[in-house]
Amino acid sequence: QKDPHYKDDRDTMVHLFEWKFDDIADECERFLGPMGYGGVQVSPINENLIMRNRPWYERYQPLSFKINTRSGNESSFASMVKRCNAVDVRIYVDIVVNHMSGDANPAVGTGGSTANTSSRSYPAVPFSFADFHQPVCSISNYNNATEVRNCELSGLHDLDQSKEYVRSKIVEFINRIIDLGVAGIRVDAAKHMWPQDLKVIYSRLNNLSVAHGFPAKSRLFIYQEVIDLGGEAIKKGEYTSLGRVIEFTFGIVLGNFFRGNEQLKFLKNWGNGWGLLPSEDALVMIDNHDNQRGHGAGGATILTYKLPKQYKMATAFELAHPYGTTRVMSSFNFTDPSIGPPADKNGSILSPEIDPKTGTCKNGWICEHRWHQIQQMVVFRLVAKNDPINNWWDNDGDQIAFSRGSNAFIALNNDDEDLKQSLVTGLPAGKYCDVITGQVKNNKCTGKTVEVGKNGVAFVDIPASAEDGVLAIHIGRQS
Ligand SMILES: O=C(/C=C/c1ccc(O)c(O)c1)N[C@@H](Cc1ccc(O)cc1)C(=O)NCCCOc1c(-c2ccc(O)c(O)c2)oc2cc(O)cc(O)c2c1=O
Ligand SMILES: [Ca+2]
Repeated sequence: QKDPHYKDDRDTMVHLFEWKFDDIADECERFLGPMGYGGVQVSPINENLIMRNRPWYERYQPLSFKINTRSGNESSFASMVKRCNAVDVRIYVDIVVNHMSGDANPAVGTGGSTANTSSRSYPAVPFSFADFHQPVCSISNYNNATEVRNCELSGLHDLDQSKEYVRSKIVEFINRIIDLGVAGIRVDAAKHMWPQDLKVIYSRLNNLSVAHGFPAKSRLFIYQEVIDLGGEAIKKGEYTSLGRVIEFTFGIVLGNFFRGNEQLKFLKNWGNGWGLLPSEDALVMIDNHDNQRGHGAGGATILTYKLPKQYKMATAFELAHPYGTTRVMSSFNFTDPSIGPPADKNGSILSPEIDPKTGTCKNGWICEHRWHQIQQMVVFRLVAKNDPINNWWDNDGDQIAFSRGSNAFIALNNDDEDLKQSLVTGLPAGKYCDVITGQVKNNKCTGKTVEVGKNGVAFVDIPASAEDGVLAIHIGRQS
């Protein structure tokens, strides 16, 4: 179902890509909890094939359903879920059940399991030849829906989810993590599985765990990876009755806008329409672990941490706009698109080190979720709640502004002209601190102060040369 189960005044999940469970638990307690994040998406937790040079995509080549990867084992996973739930931060698990690994000899897993991949034998599950689609074929024509579901994606051995035994192993795995307190799942490569098989699998899942604080009869939050940019047989709409779908068009189009290829004024009617799914069916992002590397869906226009000003502006717009449920990416630094996470010479993933001055990460981790401008917009979103957009203004070009109900107001300047305007903010009269250039500290603004008059009007000043082309004010968290 489509509700992330965030605690009352929280919103937005962060994808702590490749983080270890112990480090995620620490981050929940020291940052995500206090700052209002709703949850964390973790990388695949089930045992994966060890590949030479440890590319990031080895975690998308399962060898078993044992919870044992470079992020940790079942006990550290269980401990992380407990610690994060205890500070009201939910956990969402990236599950890979369309396929097992590709051919590898030898095939050894992160938990020490082995497999005979060419004979489709995965004894640690166990899976054998009969559990995979026959006859073996490769996906080459994305216009053939049957081929996309029943053949091998990039040589990865394709499980047959129409088989009762395969369904039972998948259901068993997901029910185990539900009972450990997980709030939801990302269904990897959902496009490559039949909706009717997924429907049966989802229907057999337990309710969320009351022991971990979920209301009785709560159902798992499900969001499915269906890469549909048009032009293929399979449509994202085939999966929206089962749960949310990750809306790839969102990040592609906004990337194009904030690279300056389209005028921001056209975003006045952003949302339903634009080839986007209905808002309540969509999970949105600016970039993800795959397309930030340039060759994934929408490659060229996708914005990443490598273009900080544009990335922060696009993320500010994502978080300020009511469309969809939002996810923020948290990356590690890379040049080679296949390289894996920062690790020591034994291949153990490094724990992120937090810079005490800036609060962001060093030693190879980017931690976009800790960047001041992004973190403050996460708070903006939860203050805005479900209030509608009003007081839209634009300069008929690349300067826009709008409010969310009477709680929050944002202005963006992607123009090469300064934005200097008296604008209707919709906020009650008073002094507000711009949360982009600074924040409220001991009742003072460390950045810009914005004076809102009796009529809700304020003078907004965003120079074209500003480090951040955004000004954002709101009435603050009310809890
Ligand atoms: O680039 C990659 C990995 C990409 C990838 C990994 C996880 C994802 O969730 C994802 O969306 C993409 N993998 C590299 C290297 C590679 C890996 C495994 C392999 O057997 C062969 C090559 C690559 O060049 N892959 C081929 C192009 C990307 O094609 C992949 C897609 C994919 C891409 C676009 C689509 O429209 C689509 O429907 C599926 O999904 C995966 C899902 C997986 O669970 C594991 C995969 O290997 C892949 C995957 O290779
Ligand atoms: Ca398949």
